[in-house]
Amino acid sequence: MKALVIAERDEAARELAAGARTLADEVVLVTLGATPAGVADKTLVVNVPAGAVADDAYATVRGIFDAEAPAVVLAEPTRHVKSVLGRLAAAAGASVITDVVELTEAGAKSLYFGGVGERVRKSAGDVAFYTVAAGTFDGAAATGADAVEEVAWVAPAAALELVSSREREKGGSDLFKADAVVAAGRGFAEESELDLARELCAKIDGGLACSRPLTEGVDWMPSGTYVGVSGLVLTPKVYVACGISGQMQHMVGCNRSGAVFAINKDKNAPIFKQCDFGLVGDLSEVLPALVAAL
Ligand SMILES: Cc1cc2nc3c(=O)[nH]c(=O)nc-3n(C[C@H](O)[C@H](O)[C@H](O)COP(=O)(O)OP(=O)(O)OC[C@H]3O[C@@H](n4cnc5c(N)ncnc54)[C@H](O)[C@@H]3O)c2cc1C
Repeated sequence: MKALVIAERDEAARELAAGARTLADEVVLVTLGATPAGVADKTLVVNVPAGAVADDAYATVRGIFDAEAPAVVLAEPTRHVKSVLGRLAAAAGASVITDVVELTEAGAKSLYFGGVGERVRKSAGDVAFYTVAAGTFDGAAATGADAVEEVAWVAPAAALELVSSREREKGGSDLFKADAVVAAGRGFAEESELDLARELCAKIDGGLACSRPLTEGVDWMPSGTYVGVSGLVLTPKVYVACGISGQMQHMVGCNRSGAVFAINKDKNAPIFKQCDFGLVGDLSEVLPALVAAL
C-alpha cells in the first residue's frame, strides 16, 4: 500500500511521514516548500512561485496524486494544505476525515463538537484522506531516501491573484518547535500584564501562546497564537496555562503536552482537574515569584 503525505512545515512532514510508514509500505512526501530528506521513499517539493498563492498548488499536487495513486493521504492541517486536500478528495469522490488524533484498525479517531466529543470513523472512498493533529505519531521513526526532487509548478486555469502580503506579528518563538509554551488567558486583567508571562517565557526559553479571548476578544495577541480546537494544537514538553479556566475548547489544543502546569486564583477552576501540576494563586504574585525563583 502507498501513502501520500502532504505537509508545509519540516516537523509536520517528518512526523506524518513517520506515521505513514506505520500504515503503508511506500511513503511519498509532497511538501509546499519544506525539504526534509531521509523521511520518505520519495520527497517531492512544490515551490510556490513568487506572486502565486499556495492554495493553487492543487493543480501541481493533483498531478502527483494521479501519478502516485495512493491508498491513503495524510495531511498537515494548515490552511493551505487543507484547501489543497479538500479539492483532491472531491476530485477522488471521497471526503476528508479531519482533526484525526489516532489511526487504528477500527478507524480514525477524531474530535468533534468543539473537542467535547470524539468519534471513530472509517473512510468510505477508495482513497482515505485525513488531516492529522500534531503529536499523533509521536515516537514513530521516519525513514527513507535522501533524494529530494523539485516538481515543476502547474499553473491552474483560473489562478488566485495575490493582491498584497505582509508579515504577521509572531508570538515570539515558533510555538510548534518550542519545548515550553506559556499560555495566557483571561486571568490577565490588562494587556501590559502580559509582560509577566513574557518574562516567564524568557526564563524558560518558551513561546507565548494564549486562549482565544485574548485574540478575538481584546486583540492583545496575534490570532495565530491561540491554542485550542479552532486554533493551534501544541504538544510541547511543558505547557504553563496562566489564568486559563480549562474549557474543553482550549484544552484540546494542549492536553497532549508532556506536562501541563496551571496557575489560577480560583481553586475550583476546571483546569485543576486536567493539569499535572496546579498552583492556586494570583498571577500578579505567582509569576514574579516564579521568575525570581527560576
Ligand atoms: C465553537 C467554539 C470554539 C472555541 N475554540 C476555542 C479555542 O480554540 N481556544 C480557546 O482558547 N477557546 C476557544 N473557545 C472559547 C472557550 O470556550 C473559552 O471561552 C475560552 O477558552 C476561555 O478562555 P480563558 O480560559 O482565557 O477565559 P476564562 O474562561 O474567562 O477564564 C479565566 C480564568 O482566569 C482566572 N483568573 C482571573 N483572574 C486571575 C488572576 N488574577 N490570577 C490567576 N487567575 C485568574 C479565573 O479564575 C478563570 O478561571 C471556543 C468556543 C466555542 C464556542
